[in-house]
Amino acid sequence: MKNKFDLIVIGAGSAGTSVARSCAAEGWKVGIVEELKYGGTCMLRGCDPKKMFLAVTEGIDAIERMSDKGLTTIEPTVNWKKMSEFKNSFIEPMPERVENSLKRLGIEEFHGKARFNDDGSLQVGDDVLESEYFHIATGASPIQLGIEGEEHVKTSTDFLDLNNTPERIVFIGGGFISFEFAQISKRGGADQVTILQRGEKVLNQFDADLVDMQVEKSREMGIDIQLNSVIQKIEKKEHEYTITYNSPNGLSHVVCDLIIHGAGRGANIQDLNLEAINVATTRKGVVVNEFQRSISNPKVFSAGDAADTSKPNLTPVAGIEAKIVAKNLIAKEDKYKTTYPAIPSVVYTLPPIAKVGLTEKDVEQRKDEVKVKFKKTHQWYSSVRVNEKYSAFKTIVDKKTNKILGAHLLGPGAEEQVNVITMAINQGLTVEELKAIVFAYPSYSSDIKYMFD
Ligand SMILES: Cc1cc2nc3c(=O)[nH]c(=O)nc-3n(C[C@H](O)[C@H](O)[C@H](O)COP(=O)(O)OP(=O)(O)OC[C@H]3O[C@@H](n4cnc5c(N)ncnc54)[C@H](O)[C@@H]3O)c2cc1C
Ligand SMILES: NC(=O)c1ccc[n+]([C@@H]2O[C@H](COP(=O)([O-])OP(=O)(O)OC[C@H]3O[C@@H](n4cnc5c(N)ncnc54)[C@H](O)[C@@H]3O)[C@@H](O)[C@H]2O)c1
Repeated sequence: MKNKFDLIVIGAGSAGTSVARSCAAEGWKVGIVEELKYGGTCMLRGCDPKKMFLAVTEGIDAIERMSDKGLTTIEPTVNWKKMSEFKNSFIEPMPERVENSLKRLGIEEFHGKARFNDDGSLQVGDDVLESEYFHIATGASPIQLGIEGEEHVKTSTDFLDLNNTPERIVFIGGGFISFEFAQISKRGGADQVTILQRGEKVLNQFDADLVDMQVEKSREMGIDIQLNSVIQKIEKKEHEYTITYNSPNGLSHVVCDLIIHGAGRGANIQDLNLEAINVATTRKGVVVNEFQRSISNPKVFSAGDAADTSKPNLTPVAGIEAKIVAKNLIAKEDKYKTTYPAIPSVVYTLPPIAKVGLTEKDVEQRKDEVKVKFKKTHQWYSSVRVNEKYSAFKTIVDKKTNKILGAHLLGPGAEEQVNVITMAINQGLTVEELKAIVFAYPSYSSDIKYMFD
């Protein structure tokens, strides 16, 4: 069957659905294609389900911190199956809700894997779709590792689908996924949790001093973090796996029941046959200009994890880019440029580690022009109150303007404090102006003023 549209969106996640909605609201004939359930990674396989797991394990963390401070409990444990049911109670109704909200706007939905035909039409199962414009919002998936036995490696989605506590689990890579999920595993009752990181540093985008503290905390919890570990091969014997890796101690092995990929994600564009519509790509995705339009085919736009932009693959970034796609499509010209405000980022460990703006490394070349303040805050009231040993901040301020250039936070409340500081940065507030804001006391936000001189 042949169908003709004004716009076809490929991918029903954060970067796709909002563009479909905006154009449909303008009276466009819009189609959207999704090969999995409608809703995308963040809602169904990423941010949201992960934080439901986190909510349960926060209980374990709180009990551990407060057990000799008056909180008496019987040995707390996580019932993984129930935790999984709790998570499913949130995500299961979502695809239908997303589909209904799209249908209400008259958007036609297609279920299946999209691939361009050589004549420029889009094939989805038996449907052939033609369109004036295409928006590629296909997201990202785990990169190939090029390791012997990599077929045994499972994904973050598999982890979120587990119904039972993993007993011996190894995470490949020392980034967001590995740290968040390793802590969930450990607090969830796993006996042996290992992170194998290829380089000498983990959580590379975050402040090194705070990361060192997070590593110490994770090791104290019993997570084995192996640095400079280059995996040679993965072998399966009956129900267990042996990973052989080169480490500073020589050839080493770890035996486990489950291996999870946390070694980075790359754009989902390989199977789209983008050559057929002359769309230039790199390893990082569709090459777009500052209007989110393909540099080689003006009828194609892209945003989110599928687009090769300079920004990290995060949900707020997908949202910013998608908004620009919709505005330029509706304007029918390149009218709106993508500009990124300061974007906060959080690793949802306990305690969380957060960042916004420049790092100390970014300002290395202009040390005389900036004020860097680093302080451990375990003795501050907010950390004492919840008995958190691991808490600290580093702030970077421009000496001349007294405006905030960057903030790095570890500790209880970091994920919310970073939002307040992001607001200050994006509003161009000086330190004095930020300090003049009144916050409820005692609260994590009320600590912010003491992070700046
Ligand atoms: C485990 C995990 C945790 C995360 N946690 C956070 C977090 O806490 N905070 C944060 O900001 N970010 C987080 N992220 C990143 C965030 O989820 C992504 O940046 C965001 O979802 C990207 O949105 P998107 O619309 O570009 O892609 P997606 O949401 O991935 O949507 C793309 C959709 O396209 C579909 N698709 C792909 N190819 C085709 C095809 N050929 N045909 C049809 N459909 C196709 C896919 O099935 C998918 O549903 C996390 C990611 C993961 C994996
Ligand atoms: N809280 C959040 O915002 C959040 C959470 C999860 C995922 N995400 C998004 O998803 C992306 C993917 O997450 P991720 O954790 O997979 O990647 P990541 O980019 O955060 O970290 C990957 C790490 O794996 C290491 N690595 C790569 N290949 C390796 C190998 N063969 N052996 C050992 N180590 C190896 C890298 O050096 C790097 O440190 C993130 O970059 C982020 O954009 C965000």
